[in-house]
Amino acid sequence: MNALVVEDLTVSFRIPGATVRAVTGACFEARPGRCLALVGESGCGKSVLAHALLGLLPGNASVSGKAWLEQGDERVELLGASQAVLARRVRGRSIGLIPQSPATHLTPVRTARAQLQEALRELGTPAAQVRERADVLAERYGLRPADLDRYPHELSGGMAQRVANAMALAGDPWLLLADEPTSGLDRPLVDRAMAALRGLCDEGRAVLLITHDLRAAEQVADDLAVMYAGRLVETGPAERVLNRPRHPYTAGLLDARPDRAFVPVPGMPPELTRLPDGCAFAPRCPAASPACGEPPPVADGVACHHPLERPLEAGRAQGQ
Ligand SMILES: Nc1ncnc2c1ncn2[C@@H]1O[C@H](COP(=O)(O)OP(=O)(O)OP(=O)(O)O)[C@@H](O)[C@H]1O
Ligand code: NI
Repeated sequence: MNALVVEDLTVSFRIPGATVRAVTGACFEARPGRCLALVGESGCGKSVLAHALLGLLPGNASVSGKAWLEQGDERVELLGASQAVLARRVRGRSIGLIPQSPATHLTPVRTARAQLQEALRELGTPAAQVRERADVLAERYGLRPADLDRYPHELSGGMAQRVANAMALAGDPWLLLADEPTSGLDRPLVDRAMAALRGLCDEGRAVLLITHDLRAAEQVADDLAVMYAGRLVETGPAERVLNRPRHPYTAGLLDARPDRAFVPVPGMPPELTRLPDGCAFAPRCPAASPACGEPPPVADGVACHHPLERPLEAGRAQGQ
């Protein structure tokens, strides 16, 4: 069976006078038929993680770790792969990327059709079939073929999203990275986009959904990975993580939800240029102790010196 297995993915950027530690030691897996939601606040490293897998980081980035793409008998290590291999075998073919803010990602001076058809030609679609294939993809992803003849500024947010979906899926990738596919959409469109993503999973694709919208994640995710200051602080089955969070940051994120306590986590995330050696959440953590000055141990997907045991049951008992 196909799989993406990521081990200890670490990314930093050199900037004048400092190093931005955008991703630290990320470990996770993506498998066909499952949706993994990567959640975390703005700037915590979600998009950088996705771009690292596809070799899309700028020249000031250093990447370490391993990311094994396993498909049939083939095994490609993405972080060490050449741009030629990534372009020929990975991007668009094995892994599709729905980029953050698709409207700005599309070239403004060319129609959606011109851009989708170019993607199809790059994937090796015979010239005589390109136009028809673009129309089929448009209809499949909820657009009329005539919509493709619009320029990006003539597309609504929802339509630009569908064009981005069609482009990401043109090469029939088994793994889809969807980076904030719901930003700027109102609730009904979010619900539709999540239902569409779930459909792609149920067809047997693997989906990595990047979002800060916990409600959207809850709608589709089988598994959840919570990121804080570049580190995956908690990963596990979505149902368990959402109902019985074990990392104090996850518990704080859930309490911040409007449909729950609506109490934000006090304080601010740290600068990624000045991360402590120990737990980066400690200064904001109600459970912090002197032990948190050391790097957090990881057990059962939770990176914490003092994981919560059964916080929800305790909360419910108090409320009764
Ligand atoms: N080329 C770069 N050079 C230096 N720092 C960068 C570069 N690209 C990204 N960063 C930094 O890496 C960190 C992580 O950025 P990233 O875009 O992954 O955040 P994110 O979690 O996707 O946030 P958002 O939800 O706002 O999209 C940020 O602090 C960002 O400023
Ligand atoms: Ni992002």
